[in-house]
Amino acid sequence: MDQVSAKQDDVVLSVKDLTVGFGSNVVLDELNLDIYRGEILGFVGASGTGKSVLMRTVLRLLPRRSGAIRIFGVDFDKATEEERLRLDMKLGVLFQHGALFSALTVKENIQVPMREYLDLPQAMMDELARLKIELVGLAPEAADKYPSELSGGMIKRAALARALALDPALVFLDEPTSGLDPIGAAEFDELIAKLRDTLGLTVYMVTHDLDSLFSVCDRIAVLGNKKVMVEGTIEDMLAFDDAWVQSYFQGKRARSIVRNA
Ligand SMILES: Nc1ncnc2c1ncn2[C@@H]1O[C@H](COP(=O)(O)OP(=O)(O)OP(=O)(O)O)[C@@H](O)[C@H]1O
Repeated sequence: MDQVSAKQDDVVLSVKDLTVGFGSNVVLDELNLDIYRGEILGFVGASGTGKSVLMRTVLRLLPRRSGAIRIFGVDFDKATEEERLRLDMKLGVLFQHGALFSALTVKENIQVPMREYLDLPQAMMDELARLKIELVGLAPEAADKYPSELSGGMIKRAALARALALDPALVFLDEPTSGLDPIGAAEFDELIAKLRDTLGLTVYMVTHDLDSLFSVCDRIAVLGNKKVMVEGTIEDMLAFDDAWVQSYFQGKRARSIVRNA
């Protein structure tokens, strides 16, 4: 196999010429993005540029005007109902603010996707939930707690456990460390990196957190002017000639992270 096709085989998510808009507000205009197997991609952009819109469009929660989306090589538009179901099961999502169901315990929250997609006996679902709780570093007692009884960091972990309920291969995280203190955020980043290493996950992380970008992301993509304006390593960002990218990656906060690295 030549190098180009080997690289193509490693593309788990491919977005081609994607246009999404609401009325006269075109949010994404012929945007292109590839995500490769096993990487942690950090997705950044100024507030309101369309990071959530892109994620929600890829997850088919929003309609697009044009463009193609392929996940694990399958074009959603051409997929059969069965293929779509199988693809859905390979995707895990952690929405901003955790978005756990408040009336359900942690264990019940984790079992929601299992009930939706699988037909398993309760004892097996309980065992699977126990394993996921352990995987994300929560104490076993967390299983029977309600979201209101958890700290912000525990909510994020519980939401991550739910995102991992079906053993996905590609996980979408929408600002996973927002609202956490720096130590909690660093621990969460470490957890994501560990899960990538041990489970072979591919991670798409929308974030404003410079620490996450510097410490765990293999590659960064910046959304601007309705497109992916630049993608690459931190070094590529530092060298990119754009006022927003410069002030974001070369600003005072970023410089202190580089200094302390
Ligand atoms: N359902 C919707 N209907 C109409 N407009 C929408 C909808 N969802 C998003 N928008 C618009 O799309 C644009 C991009 O919003 P989006 O939430 O994706 O930004 P973002 O980059 O995720 O911002 P932030 O970093 O603040 O979360 C905004 O102008 C927003 O008003």
